[in-house]
Amino acid sequence: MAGTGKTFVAAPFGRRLAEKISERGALCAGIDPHPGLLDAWGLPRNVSGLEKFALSATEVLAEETAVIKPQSAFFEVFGAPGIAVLERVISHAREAGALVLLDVKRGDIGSTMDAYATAYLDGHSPLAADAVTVSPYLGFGTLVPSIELARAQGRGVFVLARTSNPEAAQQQNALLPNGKTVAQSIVDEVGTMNAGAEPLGDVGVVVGATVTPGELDLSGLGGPVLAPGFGAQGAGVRDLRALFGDGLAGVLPASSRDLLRRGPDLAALRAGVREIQSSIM
Ligand SMILES: O=C(O)c1cc(=O)[nH]c(=O)n1[C@@H]1O[C@H](COP(=O)(O)O)[C@@H](O)[C@H]1O
Repeated sequence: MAGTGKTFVAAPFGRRLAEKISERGALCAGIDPHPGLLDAWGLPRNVSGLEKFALSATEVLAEETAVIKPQSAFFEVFGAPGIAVLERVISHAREAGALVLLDVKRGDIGSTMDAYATAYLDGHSPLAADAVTVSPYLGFGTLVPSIELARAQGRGVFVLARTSNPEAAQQQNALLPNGKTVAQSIVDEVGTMNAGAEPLGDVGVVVGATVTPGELDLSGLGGPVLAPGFGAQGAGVRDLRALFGDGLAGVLPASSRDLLRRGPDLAALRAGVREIQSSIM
């Protein structure tokens, strides 16, 4: 049961992530069992199709990449049996040596956030991942207890700052009274949480690969950046370099559909992930 018994304390998430990136490269492989991808893989749009798709993709991608990012919604669609598949994806990926970043984008009042943190970041939960995505729009302070729980267990969180979708700019680039954009203020709050952490802090931000270069100053972040939008949403390697610089240190370009469309042949999927991985080196 979640929240009981002894807690295993792993090395800090930021350190584990930095080591995994240097071993396997920076690509984050999204596991998004879209209905269209189930069709393309010749699988039924039901829980057995989900299971075959998600576990086969995990088998290959969790051996090749530093980070696997299952998108919870595509599993939730199938109710409890879908969540059971998600639990298996998480445990298989971790056994294969990948870190699991569960994409759930949670954000709520503090007391409810505690329950989300227990569900996704407490080692006793069957859904515990190495890190989760969280939303700061109920106030950055609501996330602090989850960050503390994550850290106490060697886990991390990625806070949405400037997302990849075209609708995001209106809210996220809005100016605050202090002259910063909302997105920049999130980056700066995260930077404060990471102060002094080496080589990488445990708190990351989400900044879409589709974002216009120069919008954000990431120099004080001290933590990782999840960069979705690479591939299917139109951003390429050049965009990544223009946005994050040549070294791309701590940046995890994330691809789901563009990667997964290379299946169902698992050898082709493996070749595809290696090709993308080498393109971002
Ligand atoms: O947090 C995320 O992962 C995320 C943030 C963001 O700004 N944009 C974004 O696309 N995502 C997720 O990243 C994945 C992108 O999928 P593809 O466009 O197929 O590569 C989806 O699971 C999205 O929910």
